[in-house]
This record gives sequence, structure tokens and C-alpha cells, in this order.
Amino acid sequence: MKPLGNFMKQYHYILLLLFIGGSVLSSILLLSHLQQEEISFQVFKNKLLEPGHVDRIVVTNKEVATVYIRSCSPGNNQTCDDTVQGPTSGSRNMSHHQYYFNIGSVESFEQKLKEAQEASGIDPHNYVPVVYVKELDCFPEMMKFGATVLLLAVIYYMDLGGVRGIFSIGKAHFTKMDKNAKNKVFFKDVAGCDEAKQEIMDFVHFLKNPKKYEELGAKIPKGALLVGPPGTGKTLLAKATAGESGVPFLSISGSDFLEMFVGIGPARVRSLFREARRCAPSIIFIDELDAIGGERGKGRYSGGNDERERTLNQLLVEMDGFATTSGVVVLAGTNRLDILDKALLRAGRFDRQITIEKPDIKGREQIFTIYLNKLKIDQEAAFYSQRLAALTPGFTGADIANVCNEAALVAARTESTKIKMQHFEAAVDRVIGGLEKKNKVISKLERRTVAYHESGHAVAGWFLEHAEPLLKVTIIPRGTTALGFAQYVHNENLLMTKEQLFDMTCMTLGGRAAEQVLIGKISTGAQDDLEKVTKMTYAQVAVYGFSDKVGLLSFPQREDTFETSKPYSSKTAALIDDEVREWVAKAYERTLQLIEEHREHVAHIAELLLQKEVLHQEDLVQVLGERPFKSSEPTNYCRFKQGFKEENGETKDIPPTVVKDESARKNRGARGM
Ligand SMILES: Nc1ncnc2c1ncn2[C@@H]1O[C@H](COP(=O)(O)OP(=O)(O)OP(=O)(O)O)[C@@H](O)[C@H]1O
Ligand SMILES: [Zn+2]
Repeated sequence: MKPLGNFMKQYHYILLLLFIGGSVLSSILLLSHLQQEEISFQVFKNKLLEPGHVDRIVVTNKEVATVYIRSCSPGNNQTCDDTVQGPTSGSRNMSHHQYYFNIGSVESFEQKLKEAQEASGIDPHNYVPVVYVKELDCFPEMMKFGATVLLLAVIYYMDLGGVRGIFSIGKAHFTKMDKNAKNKVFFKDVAGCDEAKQEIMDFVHFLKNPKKYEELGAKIPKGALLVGPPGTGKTLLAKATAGESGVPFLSISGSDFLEMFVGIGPARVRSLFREARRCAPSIIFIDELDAIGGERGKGRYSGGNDERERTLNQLLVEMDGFATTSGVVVLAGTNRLDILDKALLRAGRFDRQITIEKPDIKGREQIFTIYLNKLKIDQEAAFYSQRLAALTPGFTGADIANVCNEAALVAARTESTKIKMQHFEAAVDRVIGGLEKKNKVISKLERRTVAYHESGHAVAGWFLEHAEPLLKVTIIPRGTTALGFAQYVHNENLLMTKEQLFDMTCMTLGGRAAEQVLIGKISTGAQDDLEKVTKMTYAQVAVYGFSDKVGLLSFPQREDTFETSKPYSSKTAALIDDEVREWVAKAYERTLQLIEEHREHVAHIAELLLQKEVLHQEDLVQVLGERPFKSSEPTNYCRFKQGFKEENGETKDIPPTVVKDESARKNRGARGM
């Protein structure tokens, strides 16, 4: 089969050459088809110069004037490309004919032309344009033409499926890591996702010994989807699978398939699979599969995207096409399983799904250990990995790698020879909230509002049994929107009870409640909190079946906000809305009560915050006493959003010690909760 394969390759080149040759030849023929005929100025004036008939005159090298006739001469009783009386011949299609004459001097020519046009009754606004060119100037035109022909040829050629060589536009822009590559990755380099590793082991066994599987007639899954949030190590795990199996790793991002040229996407898919088969056993990894794998037919509403669909179809074809025994395993990463075309998930394609979650505290510790071992630190790696894991709830592997690098940068800036705890703390803060903006201008009033708001969260969390108590709170503005944030101890239970969710809702409302009770005025700073609360409560009522009124029904929540049709009647919709409103109101009532009870505490913490800007758990213990409940592990950042405006636009200062505030009570009463 080999010689034939080679012949096919050559055949593609020959085809391309023939194509280009043909194009060039035909364009030459086309050009030469434009016959030129010498005429005198007199003939030009008498026979050609009628209104709307001459398109333009091009004077080359101030000598020769070429007359271009319009193919359509409106207003002259001639139809397009019709027979027009030529100056010397009879019936002839003028559009393919050019006439030229010598002009003598430019001045006399222009004078003569002007007079002739006047005499022919041509309106001065419609005088024939005259263009002066040098001989060489027509080359760019020809080159443009040539380049266009060439490009068309290349595109056509690639659409035919011959993607080898030529400019490699159609070649998949994949990165290939050979089995002997130096920067290989192994399972030991991927921490905190043991279950995923376990699941992917099947592929490793198979890739190491495809023959054995073949002999036994075993069917190996062709591909697996690695599903999880960005930065959780999907790419890393796929790479490690290749490393462990000792096979080449070909990776490409879903978006890399798509280019502005039509036909490139499918060509790139073909090229990628061809290469994978050539060096099989091998692993293909497609990151961001959702870029091409979205449901087909959906794009049409938003302008359509046939190129993407053709690319996806090609991928499906390739996955169907290669027998399991060809030894190519396709892995793909996505965090949008919900939008993928169902055809991708069918048996024989990505028939396995491996979920990679954000790492828990143990996972984070393991990932920190990996990266700390590469750094010069002033303590044992274990010392830091434990502490840092506790400080970084919700961080992905990528975030952790980022923290470690950031810490090294901070240490280098302070000219420290080793990286210390304060460097890591600064790095964590930076990753959490973007760069510190200490000198950002905030009014005194705003700062106070932020402090009371954050204090409200902290105190509420402290005294609610099922809420996540505070770990750290700050009113140093960060990033572009956060004016302050609180970091909570987070329980990582997989199941949540109704009581837990109720307490969490109250804690989230704690910021707004503190504003209302202690400041007496509410601000826009609670927007983020309210969004969270709304989402959480809708889920309880419409998804988890917590509401007696709605009953044990579950309507999956769609992220798609454009979804107009809901899977329930408008009556149910109204019922759900009412329930949600009532539940949130109930939670707010409870929160207000709690904040009232602890208003001295809230004020105390807020004032302390204004003083120190950052408070840790220890500071809270000092003010509030030991928390009456057992607590677990940290996460969750409440961001006090920027955009705060006092209700009536005044910027009154708030007295530092808060006394009873009647207006807050009145407000509450008015809302009838
Ligand atoms: N579990 C982990 N163990 C060690 N390092 C990790 C882990 N997860 C992520 N990283 C680090 O984060 C980097 C980015 O991770 P990776 O690209 O694999 O994430 P991903 O899930 O593929 O993200 P995306 O969906 O954005 O492509 C890795 O190169 C690695 O340095
Ligand atoms: Zn808040």
C-alpha cells in the first residue's frame, strides 16, 4: 500500500500545479482576449465619445491613451453587452474591445478632450475621467489578480482534502509531544484528582498494550470527556495519560479548528486524525471541545455557523471511522457538558465522562506540595502546603500554580533570599482579588458602609449554626469592582440540608441587614449578595423540592438567560416566584433580628475593620468570643460591589458609635415582613 500512498501524495501536488497552471493560463487568455485597436482622436471623438459610453481613459507614460468603453451604457438606448457600433467595424461586442491613440502633449490632449466633450453635449459633471499611469503601475494590478487566483486555488485545493504541505493552512495547528519528549508529564505531576486518574487508567493499560486487548476481542472506549471548571488540570491529566502510556500526545484547542476560511476546520480535523493514526498508538486531546461541539442547528438563530457544524461533523466521522484497534484515543476537555451536541456523547465516541472538580483541602495541599518543592522557601514545604491549602478554598490547580509563582515574584521584589509566609499571603490576596488598590479614593462614608456591610456578614456567619463562619475580612479595595470582601470557612459537604441553606441565605443577607439596621440607609453594595440569594432560593424551591407549596417537583435550571419557554405553566411560575419572594423575606427577617441582637458586636467589628483594614479569625474570637459551633473549612468571597450611592445622594458622615436607629426599624415595618 505504501507506494500507492506516496503516489497519492504526489498526485495532490500534481493536481494543485495543474490547477494553478490552468488558472494562470486562463487568465492570460482572458487578458489577451481584450483586443486593442489603434484609432485617431477624430474617430474617438466622432464614434466613441457619447454621453455615458466611455468609462475612462488611461494615459500611459504621457503618450498613449487607452479608451475603456462601458459594458452597460445607461441612458443611451443600449442594453448591457449589446452590439454597439464600433468605430471601424460593424457589429461588435464593445465590452471586450479597447481603443488607443497617441495624445501628443498632455496639455493639448486635455484641451482637445474638453472641447470634444462640450461639443458632444456631455455634462461637465460627467466628463470622462482621465487617469495617468506609468507603465510599471499596472503590475500591482496583475499581481493582485495573480495572488487572488493563487489563494482561490489553495483554498479549493484544501477543500478537496489535500492538506499536506502548501502553506499548511488546512493543517491542524496541533502541538505534538513525542513519546521521547523531555517535558513529559506523569501522574505524579497531577495532584488532587485521584478518582479521575483511576478512571483514566483503563486507557493507559490499553495504550501500553493494544495487541493484548485486540486478541481478547475487548472493546476499548474510543474517547473520554474530561469535564470540569477551567484550570482544574484537564489538559495536564490528558498529557500525563500520554506520559504514563509512553505514546505521542497531539493536542489542539477546539477554537483552533476554526478560521475565517471556509473548509479549513474539517481539513484540520482530517489532518489531526491522519497524523494520530500515523503514529498510533497515540492520544489526541481537544481542549475547549465546546468551541466546536455545541449542539448543531442551534447556531442558526444567532446568524448560523455552518463552518463549525461541518467541523463537528468531520470530527464525528473521524471518530466513527477509526476502528478501536487503530490505537488512537481521543480525550477532550470541556466545562460545558450541557451545551455539547448529544451525538458526541453516543457510544463509540466520547462514551466516558470523567469529572474533575476543584480540589478539596487535601487536594490543594498536594498541589501546593508539588509547586512548593520547586521554590526556595524558608520552611519545610509541608508547613506551607497545609496552611496555604486552608487559605485558598475554591482555588483550582492553575490558581495554586499562580499563587506560588506570584509569591516568588513578591519575594524577589522585596529582595528576600527566601520566600516567606507574608509573600504567600500577599500572593493569595492578589490572586483572590486582583491587585490591591490601597490608594484608591473612596469617601469616608463609603468606607464606613463597606465596613458595616462586611461586619454584618461576619457577625451573622458567626452566630448562625449552619453558616460558614468568617476566616478573614478586609475593606481594602481590590480589582475593579470589589470594595471589600470576606472570606468564609466553607463546608465541603456534598449534600446540603434545608437548614444549612437557610442559614447561608441569612449570612449572605447579613451585609444588607447591617447597612439597614446600623446605618439606616441601604446601598447598592449588596447586589452580588442578592443575586446569590435569589439563585440559591430558586434552586431550593424549583429544583430541590424544598417548598411544600410547589411540591416535589424539580425543574432543571438553565444558565441560558435567553430561554423564554419554561418547562412549567405560568401558574407554576407565579407560584415559584411567590415562594421565592416569601422565603427570601423570611430569611431577611431572621437576619435583621440577628443583627439587631448583635448590633454592638457588628459596630465593634466594623470599627475595628476601619482601623485595621484586615481582620482574621483570631480578631473575631477576641470580640465575639469562641464561636458556639464547630466549624470546618474555608471558601466563598462576598464582594461588596462598587457603584455605591447613598439613597438621597447626600454624603453625610456616620457617627462612629452607632446608636439606636429608628429609621431602620421604620423601613422594616413598611416592608411588612
Ligand atoms: N491537579 C493539578 N495538579 C498540578 N498542577 C495543576 C493541577 N491542575 C492544574 N494545574 C496547573 O495549572 C495549569 C493549567 O491547568 P490545565 O491547563 O491542565 O487546566 P485545564 O483544566 O485544562 O484548563 P482549561 O479548561 O482552562 O484548559 C497546569 O499547567 C498546571 O500547572
Ligand atoms: Zn456582601
